[in-house]
Amino acid sequence: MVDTSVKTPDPLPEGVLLALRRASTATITTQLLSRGLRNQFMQGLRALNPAQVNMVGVAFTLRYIPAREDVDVLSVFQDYDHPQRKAVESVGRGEVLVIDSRGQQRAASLGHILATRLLHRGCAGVVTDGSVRDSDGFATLEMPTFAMNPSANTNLIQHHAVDMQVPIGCGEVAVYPGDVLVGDSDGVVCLPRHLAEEVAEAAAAQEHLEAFVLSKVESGRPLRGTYPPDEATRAEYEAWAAENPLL
Ligand SMILES: O=C([O-])CC(=O)C(=O)O
Ligand SMILES: [Mg+2]
Repeated sequence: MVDTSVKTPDPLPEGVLLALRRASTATITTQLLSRGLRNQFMQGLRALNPAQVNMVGVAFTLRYIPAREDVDVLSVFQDYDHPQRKAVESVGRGEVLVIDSRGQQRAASLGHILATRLLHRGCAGVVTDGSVRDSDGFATLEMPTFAMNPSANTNLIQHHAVDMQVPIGCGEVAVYPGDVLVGDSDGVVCLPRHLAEEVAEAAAAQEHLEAFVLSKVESGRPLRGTYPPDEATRAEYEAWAAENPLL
């Protein structure tokens, strides 16, 4: 059985990080499907800064439940240990803050000031299946952020930050602290931590092969025999790969 208990994860080895930075979410979802996992791509999220879409990092989770008017009042923000603020000041270098907003978009999961603090903490990105406010700030923020639609409302209007570093759902995907989040212009995929190394390696190999296949399709070859490659095309690829090794 897969161990999903929550422990402080080790940092990702540099080689795994490098391979995942080069891998597309499309390739990773295919590699996950070949291992039986078909629900790892988060639904309905988009990158808020088109110049900052490539993201790789380790999940730091924050869980929201529905707000209640007598509990979630503005004065709670006077407490620097409010769970939303505490989470922001706990995220470590190379981690991605993943927020379970239950797919609800009527209030922002966070705003530009908190995101700027995360950037300064070395956070690798922010992912929420909800909204953000201060959209202009996110459009130029130098940290990948993935969310649904904007909402000017502060989180208290719909969300109550309740816990961090617990398993959550985000975009209909289970996220365990320590899982690996990869983002690009298609969106965000959650890679179970125990598969990160082997998927990174397999994704790099798939992309190397696909670069060759694409060059053949660009030169006018039909799909039959080329995509997927038959034995002859594979042999051609092997010869090409000997000259153009995967680095
Ligand atoms: O979402 C919030 O209430 C916080 C906020 O506006 C910000 O971080 O700029
Ligand atoms: Mg703000």
